[in-house]
Amino acid sequence: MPPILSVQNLNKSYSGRLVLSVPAIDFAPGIHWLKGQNGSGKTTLFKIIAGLLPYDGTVLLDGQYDLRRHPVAYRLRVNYGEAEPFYPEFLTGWELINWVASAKQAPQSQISELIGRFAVADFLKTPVGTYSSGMLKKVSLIMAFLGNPRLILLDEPLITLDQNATHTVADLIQTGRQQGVNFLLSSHQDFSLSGLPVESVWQVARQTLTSVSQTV
Ligand SMILES: Nc1ncnc2c1ncn2[C@@H]1O[C@H](COP(=O)(O)OP(=O)(O)OP(=O)(O)O)[C@@H](O)[C@H]1O
Repeated sequence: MPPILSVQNLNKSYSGRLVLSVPAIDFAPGIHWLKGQNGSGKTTLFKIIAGLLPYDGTVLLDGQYDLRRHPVAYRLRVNYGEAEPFYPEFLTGWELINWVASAKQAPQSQISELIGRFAVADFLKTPVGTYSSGMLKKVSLIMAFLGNPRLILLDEPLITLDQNATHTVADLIQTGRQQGVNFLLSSHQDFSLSGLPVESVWQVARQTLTSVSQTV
């Protein structure tokens, strides 16, 4: 099966210090779990794949959308949920969600469904500066599922979430996978215990990414 994402000759430095070097990696369709110690480079890798950080190398989606050469088509198909989301405090959750929905060409019905699934309607009209970390995380996860993505990157998707929201995330990942969406997940928690059909596990360490196992 052709890879959903190919990363080649990827190098990333901050202020001249190399933090990531990935010669060539193909992610098969499916759910992939990235592990790694604090500071190993998981978030940096996610931000590069999400199109949020400059990098050297090639990032190719579905064998045809090159992040550098097709920036709009690529970004329409790749969504990202940050580990610790941070937004301008004066915006409301409602404004944020609608802005991302418009960029991702998401229908109103999808917005309503996700707002219902995460039970956030009561606070969406207030500025995000008043939100708790779990409330912020729910809004960020709603935005990560909007549109019709081929690949969703979720950095620590379960931190700060209550039990209902944790189940909602697992369910959305499972349903998304059944509909052909692919996932890269980073978590310090053990995803193999979550019941999600994890295709492969990867380790981010010593400035690179290596496969730990195929099909856990
Ligand atoms: N904006 C930045 N400027 C300079 N160095 C950075 C920057 N962002 C990250 N780094 C460094 O890059 C390395 C990788 O950081 P990154 O945030 O990608 O790690 P991580 O695996 O996501 O860590 P954690 O599990 O703690 O979230 C660390 O050494 C970090 O100090």
